[in-house]
Amino acid sequence: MGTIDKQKIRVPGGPRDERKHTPKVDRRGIYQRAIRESFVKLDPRIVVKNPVMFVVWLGTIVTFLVTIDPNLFGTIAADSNQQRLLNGIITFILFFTVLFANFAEAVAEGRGKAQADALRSTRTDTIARKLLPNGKIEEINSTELRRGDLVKVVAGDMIPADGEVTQGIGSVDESAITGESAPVLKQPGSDIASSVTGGTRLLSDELIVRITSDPGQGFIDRMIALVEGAERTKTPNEIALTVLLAVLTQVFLIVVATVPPFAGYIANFISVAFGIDAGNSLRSGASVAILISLLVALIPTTIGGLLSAIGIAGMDRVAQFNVIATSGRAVEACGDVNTLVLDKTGTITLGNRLADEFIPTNGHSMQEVGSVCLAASIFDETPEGRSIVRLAEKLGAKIDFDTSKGEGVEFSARTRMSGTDINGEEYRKGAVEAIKGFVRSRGGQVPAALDQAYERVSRLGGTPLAVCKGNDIYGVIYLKDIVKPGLRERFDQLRRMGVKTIMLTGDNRITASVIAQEAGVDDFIAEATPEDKIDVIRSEQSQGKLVAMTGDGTNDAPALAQANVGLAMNSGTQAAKEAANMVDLDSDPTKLIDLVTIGKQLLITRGALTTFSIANDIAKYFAIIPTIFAAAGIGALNVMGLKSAQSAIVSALIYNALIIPALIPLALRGVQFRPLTADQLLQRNILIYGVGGIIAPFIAIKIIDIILPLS
Ligand SMILES: Nc1ncnc2c1ncn2[C@@H]1O[C@H](COP(=O)(O)OP(=O)(O)OP(=O)(O)O)[C@@H](O)[C@H]1O
Ligand SMILES: [K+]
Ligand SMILES: [Mg+2]
Repeated sequence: MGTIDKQKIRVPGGPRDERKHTPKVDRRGIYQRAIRESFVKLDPRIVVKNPVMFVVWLGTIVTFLVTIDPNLFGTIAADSNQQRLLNGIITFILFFTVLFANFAEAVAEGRGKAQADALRSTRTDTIARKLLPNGKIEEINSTELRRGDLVKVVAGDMIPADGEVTQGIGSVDESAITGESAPVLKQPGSDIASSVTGGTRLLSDELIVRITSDPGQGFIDRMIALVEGAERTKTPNEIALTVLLAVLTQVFLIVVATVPPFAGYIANFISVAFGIDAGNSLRSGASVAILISLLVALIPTTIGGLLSAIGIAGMDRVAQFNVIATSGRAVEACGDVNTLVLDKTGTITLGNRLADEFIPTNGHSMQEVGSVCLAASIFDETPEGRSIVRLAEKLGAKIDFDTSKGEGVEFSARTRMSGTDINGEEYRKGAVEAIKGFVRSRGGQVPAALDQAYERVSRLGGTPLAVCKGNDIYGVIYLKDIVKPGLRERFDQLRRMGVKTIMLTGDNRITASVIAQEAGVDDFIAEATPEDKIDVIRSEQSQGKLVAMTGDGTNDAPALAQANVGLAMNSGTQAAKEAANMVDLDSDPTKLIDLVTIGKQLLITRGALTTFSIANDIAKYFAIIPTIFAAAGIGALNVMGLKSAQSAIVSALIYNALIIPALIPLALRGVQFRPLTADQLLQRNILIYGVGGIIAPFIAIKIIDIILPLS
């Protein structure tokens, strides 16, 4: 199981424990780098990926041209120096709009880049001691290692590449990847403790490691690519939103293109009806630079500028929780999850199930039961098995045979039993149903007292194990397990968000229902076989649900791959880690609950800022358009009392540019999150960000208009 202390549980709603990040990142460095990156990202080949910003960028070029030659697109009536100045101001603001959007993305990428650099520094080439078939050692560069090679690693060495320990036992400092300073014991055999990662350091003893990855494809290489965002492609949701924003941009392009003829029509109407010549001011109001400004003010630049930053920040927040997501899509999928499948032992309970009591049945004495328990567990290396041995020895149990002649029967989740074969005797312990079956198959009887003991243990939420010698049941072992504190509140939160939780366990129905009740999960499946895991996921998915699950074993790999969100434990097997789309470096299965929250927050932040952005654009439309017509003499239309059409437009543009950096912190941090259902959240968001988005521009534009020295 996990090498990390399972007792380390965060309290929901309480302050988050400060997670140690692998590499320490320096804030000032991130900003300096982001400023540089903002200019690099002005490259049209990069800007073109963001249609909204590309329009602004093209607009900047055109306004720059009319700054040089205001009469480029035909003579305009106004004083050309004054026009040049105005065009110059507009060019300047538009340029900064693009720059601010680039900055938002660059800041979001910053921490990942800094982390990647720090990780790269751990990946320096080392000398590997390759074991040759003749038993000799050849010293080669770690980059020359290939999958399948055997290497010897001695204390103080860097592990040269990812692999499995085949011989030896030693402690490894994995802080380079997990940030956890406590060394981890590595030894061959067990799935979990045998995998080592290139770039970590062996602290003691010697290991023989079979290399499992080719150069450049190790865990750290993959981590670098991920945190750096090199593999970041737009998620399907982001693509859909980008298309929507592009369509909106086109709509506004048409709206703006129709302004000059429309304005001309009004001008004619006014001069005919009132005898006022409004033509000049309207035509200057509709100069190319003004039209571009109007367009930029109206298209959804706010969300266009912040969209990718929001996505990157989501991945980054996951990384801050010490979870590596293979894609932005995986993080988003967390936000859409409807069903959470959790296993009981170690996820919902603390998982260090310890033997607490032996309950004799069938008229056997405590002494006898203790001896049979001991005999049945002598080869059992599981924590449960070892705790049974400890309790039996404490009770003075002894075994009267030579253990070297015995043979262990290993526990498997399928048989749900384990034991020892010796001197023609079969000692077994396991799930009560499994032992009943075993005893019957050997022609034995099941005593009625067994069910009483079994029910008593189960009602306490413990795991009962029946023990037998051949066809004679001796009694029940009470394995005590404790529900992790604070889980009930977290499941309540999930329920309020519309997420259903299902507990899966190999344990019996009574124990399962007691723990399910205590932890507050919505549903449970008892006596589950490994196949049941994947079946539960499939059946939920067939109802159109998105499912998340955690796992660490090789037999979890298919289910991890089948789930929409599969979170593998770093302490788990390579197969599990490869099948999953997320890996938790702390190996804490309850983190899945945090991931769902982070995913939801990402989706909500994007929704909220999209609402805000579009509401802003609509408000700007109603703030600016009337002033343009008011310039034509219809003063009543200038309800906001702005100084002039030009001042109105420049004010709107300034607001439009500044709102991007102003919202960067919100985009990165995420909007305030409450556990509510999708519908409630939508209503709340429309209220706050929609109404707020309508009001904010009116106030801000009015203030800027007052400050601006434009007439
Ligand atoms: N070392 C062991 N020897 C014999 N029987 C065991 C041992 N460990 C567990 N069992 C029995 O096998 C059952 C199934 O174990 P399994 O690991 O599949 O599920 P679990 O640990 O109870 O639940 P979960 O799936 O939540 O981890 C257990 O409920 C217990 O009755
Ligand atoms: K805009
Ligand atoms: Mg288990």
